[in-house]
Amino acid sequence: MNFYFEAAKILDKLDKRQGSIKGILSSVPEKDKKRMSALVIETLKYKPVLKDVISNSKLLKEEKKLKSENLTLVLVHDLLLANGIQAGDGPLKQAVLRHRTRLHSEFTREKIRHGARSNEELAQTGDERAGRIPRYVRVNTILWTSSEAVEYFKSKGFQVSDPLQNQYGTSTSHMVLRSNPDRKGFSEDEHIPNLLLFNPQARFHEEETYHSGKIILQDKASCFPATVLAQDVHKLHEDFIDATAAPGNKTTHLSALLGNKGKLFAFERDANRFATLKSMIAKAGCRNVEPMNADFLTILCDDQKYADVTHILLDPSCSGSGIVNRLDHLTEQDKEDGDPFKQERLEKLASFQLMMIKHAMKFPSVKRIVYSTCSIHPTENEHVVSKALESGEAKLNGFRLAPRSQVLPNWHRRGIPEEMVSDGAECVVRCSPGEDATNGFFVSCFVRQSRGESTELGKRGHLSVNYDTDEGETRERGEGIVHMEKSTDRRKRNRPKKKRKSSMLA
Ligand SMILES: C[S@@+](CC[C@H](N)C(=O)[O-])C[C@H]1O[C@@H](n2cnc3c(N)ncnc32)[C@H](O)[C@@H]1O
Repeated sequence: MNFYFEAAKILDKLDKRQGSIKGILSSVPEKDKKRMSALVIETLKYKPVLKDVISNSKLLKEEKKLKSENLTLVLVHDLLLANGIQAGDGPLKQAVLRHRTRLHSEFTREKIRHGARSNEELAQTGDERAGRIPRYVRVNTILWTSSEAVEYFKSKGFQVSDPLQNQYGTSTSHMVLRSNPDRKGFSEDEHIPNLLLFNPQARFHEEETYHSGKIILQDKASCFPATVLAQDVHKLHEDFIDATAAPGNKTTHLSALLGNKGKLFAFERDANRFATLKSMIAKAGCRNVEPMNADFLTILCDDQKYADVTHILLDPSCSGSGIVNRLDHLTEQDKEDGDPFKQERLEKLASFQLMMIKHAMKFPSVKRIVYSTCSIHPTENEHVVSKALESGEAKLNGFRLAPRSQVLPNWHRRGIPEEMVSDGAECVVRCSPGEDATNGFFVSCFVRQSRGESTELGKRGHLSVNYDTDEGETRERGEGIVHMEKSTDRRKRNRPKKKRKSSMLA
């Protein structure tokens, strides 16, 4: 019975928000971890149903010995959904078993009520959102081309068709996805080049192309930041920074967008995650990335090494509240927006995120900074961006928001206007979990303004600060990819020229 007591204690901690599921389970002794994780996660998945079953069977009312709701939940879980309660014949087990018939019939009633044929379908009723997100596969163009990838998947029996539709092309509902017998449809993404969409049930972890780094399993929204940052990719005389790089999805994407050329410094402060980053970079064949196990905030912006850094990707730690498949959606934690505990945590994250943006703005040659999160909370998104725009660093260095025309202009969902200063919401992008077939995500892009430049926002008298950059100007005027080297950047004029290694320009 001890095992069940321990499982109940973990559920108690989660109820009291004393940690995340992953965090709490990580402290379980190794020998019990697998079984304990399965019991806790499965109990959480079925919790709404199990609670109804327990309440309708009046188990807790009739058995006064069962004082803990969470203990009852894990015991009833194993009775109904596993191989029975794995414990000696103590009084608590007996208390549950006395109601075994009633519990089983209430459970069957719940299945009928939810229209579920199997237990798995019953568990998924609370998690339908995840089923509507395709399995995204980014073709790593460092190692092969998209056309080669498409031909390869065709040779593996996949057909170009809507991966979310069944063979009759009727519906994209969760039930239909699961009833689609072959799940072999795939297509190319309409917004992100070199991104393929497969059925959510498609599995690639055993695939040779996955192990060799030719494909990278990356959510569509997570491909937005590098796409926005590297839109002027032809400018090879410039260096890039990925300030918060591990595990390396966006680093490897950026590296590929740069054609595996130029220089991309990738910082990661956590040693374990840094090891993952290094192995991902190696697997993906990135030769233009210099990974560094360092805290970005400690990097001196006037270090000559970074004198040519013009672009910075900032995808810092966030609440992760947009991630549909993560375990925490199994708890109540995300649902309580008014919770002061949660708000305090968000505020802490937001001030760290703001600090990162302000630090990035201090690099003398930086012209473009993309800030992204996989959070749905305005506190970490629109509020952080608004504060960054109003900061001394933005004003001193002339940063404003890049106009919509430079930030995925064809993406429909923009920022929340009420949460943002002025009319900047149009300039940022949001993805809504469940509605956009992606995880929840936010992307913004700051650009340094040219002297005298009149921006889309500036023309209307907002967010405009007169400073130097050549970039926004050329793009806004529709001069496409032509790079105009200007001599008006004061910092560039004053600082000594750095010697470049020819290999980095190759
Ligand atoms: C959201 S994850 C980045 C995910 C990554 N961009 C990707 O797409 O694979 C944030 C990462 O930033 C790291 N990090 C947080 N603060 C940092 C800092 N000050 N300097 C460097 N890395 C930091 C965290 O350890 C974490 O690995």
